[in-house]
Amino acid sequence: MTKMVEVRVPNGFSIRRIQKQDYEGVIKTLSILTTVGAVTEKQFGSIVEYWDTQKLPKGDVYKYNPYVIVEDSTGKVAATGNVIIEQKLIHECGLVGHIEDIAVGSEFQGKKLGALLINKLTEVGLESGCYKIILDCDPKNVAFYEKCGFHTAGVEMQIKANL
Ligand SMILES: CC(=O)SCCNC(=O)CCNC(=O)[C@H](O)C(C)(C)COP(=O)(O)OP(=O)(O)OC[C@H]1O[C@@H](n2cnc3c(N)ncnc32)[C@H](O)[C@@H]1OP(=O)(O)O
Repeated sequence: MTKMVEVRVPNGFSIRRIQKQDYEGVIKTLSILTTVGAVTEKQFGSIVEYWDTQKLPKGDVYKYNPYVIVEDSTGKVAATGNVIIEQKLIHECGLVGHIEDIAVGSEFQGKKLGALLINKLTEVGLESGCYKIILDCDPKNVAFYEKCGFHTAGVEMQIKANL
């Protein structure tokens, strides 16, 4: 049974899919999470277009679900994240949602926007038909995700390319 935490959009903020116009705000916000590198506005626009055209074989389901929370008065991107829906063979061609690249701008942290974003991405995944939603995170963020209704299951393992 999924225990999602109800979080309302606070007054003065909106949540929606990423658009090409979000270039600067998304890049700035993501750089809180990790190195973004030299991504041009053109590259960003092409990737947003790609995300908006990828649908799963069954039904009208987006594979990529990139979202932003925007401060209405300034148009600033306050938070960003994505839920990517994987088409599997197991579980009768089931779907799994992967929450990725979550970042809340430093000036917007502590206002429940992170929880709102996770709640929205989880809802998008479940409404798309996913039988589970998963994510990897740093141990220091476990308590945050627990407050969003997630629980620890398994261990992340990786091999990194020598780039
Ligand atoms: C799958 C991934 O992408 S993992 C990567 C996550 N991103 C990052 O680490 C980037 C830098 N950090 C951030 O962007 C933000 O600090 C986030 C996403 C971790 C949290 O976002 P915020 O908007 O600041 O958190 P929010 O205000 O929604 O907090 C909700 C609750 O979690 C708690 N919380 C938030 N962060 C943490 C934390 N690191 N540890 C413990 N509790 C936390 C809050 O105190 C709050 O608790 P309450 O409901 O009892 O008051």
